[in-house]
Amino acid sequence: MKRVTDSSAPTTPLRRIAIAGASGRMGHMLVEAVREAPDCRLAGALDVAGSAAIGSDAAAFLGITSGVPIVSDLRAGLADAQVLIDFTRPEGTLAHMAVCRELGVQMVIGTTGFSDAQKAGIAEAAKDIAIMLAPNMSVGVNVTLKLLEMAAKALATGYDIEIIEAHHRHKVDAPSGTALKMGEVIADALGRDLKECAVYAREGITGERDPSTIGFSAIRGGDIVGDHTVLFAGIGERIEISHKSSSRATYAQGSLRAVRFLAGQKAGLFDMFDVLGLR
Ligand SMILES: NC(=O)C1=CN([C@@H]2O[C@H](COP(=O)(O)OP(=O)(O)OC[C@H]3O[C@@H](n4cnc5c(N)ncnc54)[C@H](OP(=O)(O)O)[C@@H]3O)[C@@H](O)[C@H]2O)C=CC1
Ligand SMILES: O=C(O)C1=N[C@H](C(=O)O)C[C@H](O)C1
Repeated sequence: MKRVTDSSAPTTPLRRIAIAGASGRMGHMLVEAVREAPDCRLAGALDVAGSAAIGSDAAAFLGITSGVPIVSDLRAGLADAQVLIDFTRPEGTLAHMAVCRELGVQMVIGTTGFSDAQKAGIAEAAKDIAIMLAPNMSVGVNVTLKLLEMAAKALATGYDIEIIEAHHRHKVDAPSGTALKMGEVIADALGRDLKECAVYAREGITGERDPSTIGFSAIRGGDIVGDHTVLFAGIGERIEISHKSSSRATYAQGSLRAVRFLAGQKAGLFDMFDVLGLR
């Protein structure tokens, strides 16, 4: 299979990276991407206690030996790492973050589904360590967010806004973190509060559509990597802005760009707009 690599990757300095959720879908993509990047070294691999992967080599799924075992002891897994890339679950990420904060290990967080209180906890930890948090690491999605900002301002009246996302059958959170971020970007551009205008479900006699709302629809099925469409529906026309991921490699490459960006940071909370210079 052809690999997606970032040709802008510098050859120095070497970044020592630990991966949380190392046996998960994103964990596998990240182990492979780190091993293929000349400026990165796999320095640790974590998974949840009780996982069948504990004790096995992090690259065993590739049919090779990396010399890095998957462990559940956070201190052991982080001992040699400068940065942890974490695509797990909110409760796991927060437990990892407490130890990263203690050890001065930076974090790239791709996990989605955080509550507002959990996000506030991440912002607090970022006073001590550098953290990059984004619900989607792909360049294309982040450019799409910029396009949405512009479209929302230009289509502020007369267009009903609906966000439709589709993901694989294993996804546990809905709407996706990306769909929620799209909603936030659009609501901000329109001077609305997403908490007040989001509609997450419709059933029965719903009444006519309130034009101030932003609707969300989530589809789950098969192996869909991640599709997002924002529909601006007016009278006599519809505009659709879509992004479709066909491989998780794009998220892994975005994560490595974030790792390189963090190399120059002492502390602070960043997102992919900072990494990609889109702010
Ligand atoms: N920001 C982005 O660009 C992207 C974000 N994501 C997000 O990343 C997350 C992971 O996605 P994906 O890789 O598909 O999921 P998987 O379920 O395939 O992988 C999750 C991994 O985390 C482990 N894990 C589960 N619970 C915990 C816990 N409490 N503590 C520590 N580790 C835990 C799992 O172990 P076990 O299998 O043993 O339970 C598994 O190894 C999701 O939140 C998803 O939305 C996904 C793709 C892109
Ligand atoms: O769980 C996934 O797979 C994905 N999750 C992220 C999200 O919730 O937005 C990013 C991407 O869509 C894939």
